[in-house]
Amino acid sequence: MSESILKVNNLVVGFSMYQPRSFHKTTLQVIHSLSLEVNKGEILAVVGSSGSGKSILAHAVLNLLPKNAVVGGEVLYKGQTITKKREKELFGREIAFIPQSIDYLDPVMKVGKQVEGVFGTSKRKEELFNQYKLPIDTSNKYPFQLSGGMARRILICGALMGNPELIIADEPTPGLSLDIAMETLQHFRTFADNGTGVLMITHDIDLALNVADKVAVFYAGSIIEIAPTQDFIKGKDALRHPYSKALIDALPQNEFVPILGTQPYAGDLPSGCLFAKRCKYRNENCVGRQEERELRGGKVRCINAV
Ligand SMILES: Nc1ncnc2c1ncn2[C@@H]1O[C@H](COP(=O)(O)OP(=O)(O)OP(=O)(O)O)[C@@H](O)[C@H]1O
Ligand code: NI
Repeated sequence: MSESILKVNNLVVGFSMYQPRSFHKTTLQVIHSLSLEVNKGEILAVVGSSGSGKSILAHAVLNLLPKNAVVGGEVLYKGQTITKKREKELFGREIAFIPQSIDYLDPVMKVGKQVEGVFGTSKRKEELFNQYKLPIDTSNKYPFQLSGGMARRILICGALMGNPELIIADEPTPGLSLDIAMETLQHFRTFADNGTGVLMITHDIDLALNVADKVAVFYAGSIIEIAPTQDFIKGKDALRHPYSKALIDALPQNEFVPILGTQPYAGDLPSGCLFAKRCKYRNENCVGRQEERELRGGKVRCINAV
């Protein structure tokens, strides 16, 4: 039995907001009873369309949600909830975060200092700069003096400064050249091979399949399938949910078939299957709520999946 490093149980996230032209507040629910697990030594890739809730998941785990967020469910790191006190000990040391936005860099602090942080050393920083092909004098620059790709590499170096046991990477590769993107993912693989757990959010399914052990597919705030990477490599017949199959068909090297229609808005979700409107296999079974169930070594939320 592999050892769990991160466990998310029935996570629910909503945002309390005023309705337009009204004094009434309502809650817009953007994550719906979401459960997943990252084990020691394992990379879980999270894929899914824009606005499906991937970053919200990362922010919920790291306690970074804004004040108007209403959160339910449970997040366990090594079997325990992360209290405010533990948060200080863990974040930036055992738990590393690579944010999606380069705006996380402090605009008025030289980047070398930001990479080293409180716990780092200049020796380790030089090692990482070397590996990520950043000239050493980058240290003395401010974020506005960097290209987007360099800023992204700075975020990666900062996160990998310590010896993290859990890495949460939210879209770590945009703006990077293909070799540096690949090297970054290989670097995550090396960490994982040494026991680190990695939650890697990405748009780039192709790249992710090179290193991930499992893939979770998000759709409109729910996980609709979790499957071993091998199933994604084998192709759509090995997958369980019609949306995952459609994602595979949409890859350039496959049939490049676009998925017609759009993901439903969080404030106007259908009561049954969230994907039904766009699904070519929909039938009368799809009107009811789709519970998550185990199927062929993975999990799926589709009553028709076999
Ligand atoms: N502070 C907020 N208040 C209200 N709604 C929010 C807030 N932050 C995010 N959302 C909504 O939550 C949903 C999920 O957003 P999230 O950023 O997690 O998407 P994502 O899957 O990371 O998308 P992308 O691939 O574009 O990064 C979106 O519909 C977004 O509009
Ligand atoms: Ni995001």
